[in-house]
Amino acid sequence: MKKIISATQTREADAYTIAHEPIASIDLMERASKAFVQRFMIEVPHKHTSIAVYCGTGNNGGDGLAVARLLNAEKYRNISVIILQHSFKTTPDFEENLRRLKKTSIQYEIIQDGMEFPPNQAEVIIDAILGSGLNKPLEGSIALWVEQLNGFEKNVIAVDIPTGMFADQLIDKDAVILKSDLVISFQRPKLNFLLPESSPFIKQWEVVDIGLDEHFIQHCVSDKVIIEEADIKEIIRVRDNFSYKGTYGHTLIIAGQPETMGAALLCAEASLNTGSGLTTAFIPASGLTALNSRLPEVMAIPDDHSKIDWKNYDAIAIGPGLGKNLTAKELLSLTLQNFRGSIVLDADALNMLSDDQLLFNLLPEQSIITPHVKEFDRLFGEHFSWHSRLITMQEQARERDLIIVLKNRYTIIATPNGSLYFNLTGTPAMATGGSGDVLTGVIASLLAQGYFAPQAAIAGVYLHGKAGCEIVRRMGINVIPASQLATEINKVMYSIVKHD
Ligand SMILES: NC(=O)C1=CN([C@@H]2O[C@H](COP(=O)(O)OP(=O)(O)OC[C@H]3O[C@@H](n4cnc5c(N)ncnc54)[C@H](O)[C@@H]3O)[C@@H](O)[C@H]2O)[C@@H](O)CC1
Ligand SMILES: [K+]
Repeated sequence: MKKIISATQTREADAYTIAHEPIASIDLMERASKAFVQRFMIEVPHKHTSIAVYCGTGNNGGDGLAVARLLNAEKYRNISVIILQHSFKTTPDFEENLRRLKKTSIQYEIIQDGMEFPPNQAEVIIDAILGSGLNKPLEGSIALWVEQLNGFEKNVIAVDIPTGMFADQLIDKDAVILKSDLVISFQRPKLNFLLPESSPFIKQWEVVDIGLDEHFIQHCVSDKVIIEEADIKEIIRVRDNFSYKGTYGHTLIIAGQPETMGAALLCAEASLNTGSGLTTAFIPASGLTALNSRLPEVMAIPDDHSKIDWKNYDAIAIGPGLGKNLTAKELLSLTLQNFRGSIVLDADALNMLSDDQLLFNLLPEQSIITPHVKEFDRLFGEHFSWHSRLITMQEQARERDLIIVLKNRYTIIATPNGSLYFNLTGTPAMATGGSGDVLTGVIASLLAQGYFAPQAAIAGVYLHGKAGCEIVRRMGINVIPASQLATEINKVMYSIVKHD
């Protein structure tokens, strides 16, 4: 897991690295600028491209000056530098990089408050005006300049963070932020990159390593981490040589109505493909033919819930396509009262919980709920920002002893110990009906196999997203029909577990 750290902690990590590596501050800036340039050259390979580097007068601006010089050394021949002097404060590393720039052939101009902001013909703009030092929303001349730059509609590549965007504080609704096509960020993604509020301002972001002290960063106090593939390798076990179906548990899927049988099929198919020893689907009788023909491996209990022997199952997934009628409500209520194993609740099961607090209070400890944002707000009340959702997730996961999986481009998992896990796998191609039903089946199957609930949620979300990425990479498709996911997750699991 990689810790997500705040802007303040990043400054501390900078200072620690400078003191303990040790490395001079100016050399660390040079290293950061080199890392930026390496990635930039992949993005903008043509050396005759016209590039305008807009610099502030702090260390982000210092990076910009160093980047201009380094690109010049790489034979980019069409570089101009514009220094936006919104304040007369400069940092020593900015000053040193200005001295170094003056020794090159690069032209630069200084724009001060009240001066006209000249249009720019450059094809690419490098945004090095403000970085993680932002301490208040943009206003006055700097806000005007940024608005004018946004009006140019150029290809913008930001150094570390777009000018005007806080790294980890709430992005105000009318914040002025320089829109970027790519952000090349240092060492760690900023928290806001992972929340939808940053989306109007960032098309793509990438992180480059600038050699900050990783040991220091990993020891920072932070309740937010990024899931890595290595973590999943640690979680997922190889299937044992002498195992049989009984080794891997029995999942019961309670899902589907006659008109939403697809949800039940997708969920059951995911359970089957991610290793549950047995999978049974409780479905309407009208869905039997579909189930038997599409998933012959899956058993069924049609219609009659008195035939469910609750002690037969290790995990239950309930909700996909279930509806909210009286029968559905009775099924949910029976499950919560009778079942003693692990439960994943999704879709209509969540909507029923939102309508009935008493039912919600029946959720057993370590249950997993997998809401998307609307379901989340129905469950826990309307929220006006993702930062406030993060706080609610932490509180509710703690108080109710639940695992909350808030689905989004970067799905967030809250566990009862107060941690928030951010998952970076996945693709917008998965934002389509049925994708969530698959995730529910994956998590239930992992629970049935005996994985602890937080591990099942973390691994399930990662594998599900990774499968989507693999499909897009291999097939180059824009949208992934959810029915393609289950077998891909199966392959991803195989590639991730250690095979001797
Ligand atoms: N040694 C280091 O600390 C390193 C820093 N690096 C760069 O340094 C950046 C951070 O630099 P700084 O801390 O100097 O800060 P910035 O360059 O982001 O900002 C400069 C100054 O602008 C002022 N400011 C903040 N908000 C403002 C606003 N709304 N309107 C007008 N002025 C405002 C503040 O006084 C701030 O210190 C990082 O984003 C990164 O690009 C990298 O070079 C890596 C090493
Ligand atoms: K910037």
